Amino acid sequence: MVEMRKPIQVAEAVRLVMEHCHPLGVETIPLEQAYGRVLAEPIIAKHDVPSFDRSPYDGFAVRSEDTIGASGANRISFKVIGEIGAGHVADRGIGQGEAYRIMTGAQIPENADAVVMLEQTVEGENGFTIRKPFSPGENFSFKGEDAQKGEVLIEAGTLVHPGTIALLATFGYAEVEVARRPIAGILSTGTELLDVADELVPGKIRNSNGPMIVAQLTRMGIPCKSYGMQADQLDACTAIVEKAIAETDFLITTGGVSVGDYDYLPAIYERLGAKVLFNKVAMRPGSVTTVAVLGEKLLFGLSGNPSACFTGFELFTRPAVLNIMGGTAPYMPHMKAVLGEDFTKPNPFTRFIRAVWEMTPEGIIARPAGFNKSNAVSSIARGNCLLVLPSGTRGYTKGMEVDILLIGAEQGVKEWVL
Ligand SMILES: Nc1nc2c(c(=O)[nH]1)N[C@H]1C(S)=C(S)[C@@H](COP(=O)(O)OP(=O)(O)OC[C@H]3O[C@@H](n4cnc5c(N)ncnc54)[C@H](O)[C@@H]3O)O[C@H]1N2
Ligand code: MOO
Ligand SMILES: [Mg+2]
Repeated sequence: MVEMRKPIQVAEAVRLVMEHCHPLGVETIPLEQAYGRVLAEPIIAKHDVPSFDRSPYDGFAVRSEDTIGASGANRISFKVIGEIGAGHVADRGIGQGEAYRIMTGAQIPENADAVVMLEQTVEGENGFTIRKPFSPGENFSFKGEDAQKGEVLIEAGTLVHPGTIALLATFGYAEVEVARRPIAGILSTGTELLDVADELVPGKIRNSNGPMIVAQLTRMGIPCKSYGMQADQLDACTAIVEKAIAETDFLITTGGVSVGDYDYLPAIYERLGAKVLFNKVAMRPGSVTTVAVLGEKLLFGLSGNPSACFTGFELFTRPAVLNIMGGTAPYMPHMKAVLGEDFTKPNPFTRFIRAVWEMTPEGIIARPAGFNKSNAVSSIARGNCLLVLPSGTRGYTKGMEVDILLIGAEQGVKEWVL
């Protein structure tokens, strides 16, 4: 009997996957390894930044009150009593009519409350002259102007990027508490699959999904264990899936999830006692995307068709993995774009079209990246976004406003909006 699958909406599928994510706890790692990880603790300013008043320019530290009345016709002169390079501090404070030569980043000496830029001075006897008054705090970098001690600067659950690393380094975090990162298992199923280095032979294709998924995980900094390729044989496939689940935190398989005679993933889930969350999503490509859970582990049964496989990963696997890692902004960022081509045929399923967005004088335009069936591989290579065409009874025409999901963005968003 032909199995009839009931499609669920994409938002519902995303919700189900996210509901079944289990964080793996916390670990402490060296700062140099923290890029791409998720903070398990907030960054709270341990001290003011900057931690002392400092000069933002190369010039002279002065008392602003000594500059009152300076003009072109009435140049005021200052006596230079010493020099302060960055990293040094003055021996003493300044008195009336005195100045320190000071460099960018150096601590302001006592009593000084303004800095005269080098370019604003003319050399004079024992020092320099100025032709304008300076107000208190002029050309001055104040202690705590960037961050104040005790301030919560970054929330726990935030992805660490190079700017976060700079902030952590500023506060002396040689080690950082981050969420543990899951290890992914990857298995490509299909009797038709050849290795990348193999010559083509009749009826066979090279495995492109396996290396693609490794790269999608690598882009997220997720370590993976590859279980290679497996021909469509139920017993052998079950054994390798079981082994992979035991050795990893979640498993991605590609292929074998539809209703073909050799699509064995549904039978494997059943044999292993995994609970299938869904096996049909109202989307194209990727309608056969199946997600199951076994214990606390997610099993992503991505479609064998390359575009469907890619899309299934971006929509479901990526946010789930970020959630497991404690990330609080796991979804692809999105924006509005003008549709660059007609899609007049209505579709009962929401379409995610591999597309290229670009900024033009007419605004952001998104155009399909080429052949866009679910078996397409060329358009995945060209696309930089997924163009979203919601299901319905009408088509879409060039010039309409549409949503696009950005691929490869380091920072995600907190809400699933589609
Ligand atoms: N009667 C029906 N047939 C199909 C349905 C359906 O609902 N009823 N769904 C179609 C849709 S939609 C898709 S998508 C595919 C999904 O198929 P599977 O996920 O079961 O994947 P396979 O059958 O194993 O392979 C599909 C396709 O992809 C190629 N493939 C597989 N693995 C790889 C790989 N690692 N690298 C590159 N290409 C791969 C494979 O050779 C097939 O051409 O089912 C439709 N059929
Ligand atoms: O799952 Mo299929 O990709 O909808 O074409
Ligand atoms: Mg199939």
